Amino acid sequence: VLVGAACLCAHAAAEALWLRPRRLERHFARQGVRGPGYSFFVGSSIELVRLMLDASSRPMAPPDSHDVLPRVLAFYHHWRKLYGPKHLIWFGTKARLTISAPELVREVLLTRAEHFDRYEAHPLICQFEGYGLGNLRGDHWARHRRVLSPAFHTENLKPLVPFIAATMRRMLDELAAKAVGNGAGGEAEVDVAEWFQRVPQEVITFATFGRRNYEDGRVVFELQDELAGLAADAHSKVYIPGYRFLPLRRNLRVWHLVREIRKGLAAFIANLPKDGHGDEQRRDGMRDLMSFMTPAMTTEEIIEESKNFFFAGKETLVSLLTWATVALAMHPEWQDRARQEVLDVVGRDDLPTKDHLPKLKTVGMIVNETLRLYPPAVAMIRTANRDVELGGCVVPAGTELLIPILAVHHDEEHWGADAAEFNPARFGDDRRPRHQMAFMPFGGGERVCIGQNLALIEAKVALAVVLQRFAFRLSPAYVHAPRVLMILNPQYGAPVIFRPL
Ligand code: HEM
Repeated sequence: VLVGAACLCAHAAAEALWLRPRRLERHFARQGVRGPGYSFFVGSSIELVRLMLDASSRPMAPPDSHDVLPRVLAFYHHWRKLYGPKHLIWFGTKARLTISAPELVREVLLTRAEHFDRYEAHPLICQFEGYGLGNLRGDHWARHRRVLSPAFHTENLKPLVPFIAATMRRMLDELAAKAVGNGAGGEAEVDVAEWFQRVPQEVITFATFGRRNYEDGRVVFELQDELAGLAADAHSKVYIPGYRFLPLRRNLRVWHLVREIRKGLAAFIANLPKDGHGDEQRRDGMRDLMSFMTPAMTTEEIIEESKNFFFAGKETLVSLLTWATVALAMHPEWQDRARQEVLDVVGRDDLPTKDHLPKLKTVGMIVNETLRLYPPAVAMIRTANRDVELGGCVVPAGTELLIPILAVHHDEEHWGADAAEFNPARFGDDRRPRHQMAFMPFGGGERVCIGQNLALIEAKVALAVVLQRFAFRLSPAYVHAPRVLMILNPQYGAPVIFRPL
């Protein structure tokens, strides 16, 4: 019996670690799809990590270039040159097919989306992100999406505009005081990648829990902030199965944070007023997320959704605001043009209102161009849930598909010879990308980002208020080095010098 069991185990291991990957490799090769070869157990991960580390060891050259693909997705850039845009990569024993042709992306996300599931993230990442919308599937996902969608309609979000503007004004008052305190010349330097954290943190807390509960919510989210750092750290290291269960100092801290966040949110939800919750928002014409979730979800589900919003809506927005500020500091002509528009539409002293937003066209174009060149989410992953034909190639069930958003956004075929230039004019009124799916910073199809309206409102208001009150340029200490650590961020921070106007 023992010999029999040992033989079965050995066969299963050989099948998983060698025979199946080799079969798949041959299957794709017969269809003309190649890539870095499969190596026992590690796939192409070691070469991938080497390419990424090598790229991130050098800053951008030239230093103000927006041609960031070779640095940010170094492995994709390298293997695309060798094997073409559709190639096969091995993440351990998992086969990942890269697809970047917009018509194929369209099939995967929109027209044949039922054949492709959203990728299942690593358990530590799920624990941190929360088992909310982003990590749910099937009927469970559909029910939550139905409950939450109305909360993210532009009409429900517009009352947030004065809150965002007032948050920005407070931050800018502090910045102005710092500039004055610095004496002659009156300038202040801040790392905007840190400084902007406060905007989405305050906005999401407010949008989720409402005005009265803001302080309690913030305490919980500060704990999650620390967990984010630990999760990003784990994400950047080689995954060792079972490691997260070992009682090591780092893991103990993670467990403590997870427990505290859960406890805090549970107590907080239990203490919400049973009636009248969200009244203050309703007076402004807005309902907070809690008032949508409470009647339709269990406490456990609400906790997971709250964690998910905080993750999905914070780092992405900080990334967008950071890169937009860096781009405007690099291109003072666009900074001046956008400022002039803000002064014409909003004036010098007033704060932007919901009625101003559609008129801030240049600011909107700058936001889009930033999302094109520096998409906070640089890639999406799907898994084929059955054998499926895609672009003349049979993709076996279980194969993962990597959609490199950043590469599509930088492709000269869709954006012309100046694809690597910062040119917001390409998003002018009468201009569109050559293909609908050539611009997809928020994904597409039924799993398109639920928070995109909120993100665009936040970004426009925040940038408008900064432009209205400050001129800014890059600090001499700034090193242009975009890299991805879950989200696209500046490797050495983004120090910017602000001068009050
Ligand atoms: C610039 C800001 C943002 C960017 C670039 C962004 C990007 C994305 C992308 C690309 C996806 C699709 C992922 C996939 O299909 O695999 C997504 C999904 C999602 N986003 Fe965002 N996002 C942003 C802001 C926000 C905000 C502010 C929130 C909420 C507060 C949010 C909540 C979500 C959620 C819950 C999902 C999952 C939706 C689902 O699967 O039904 N995002 N986001």
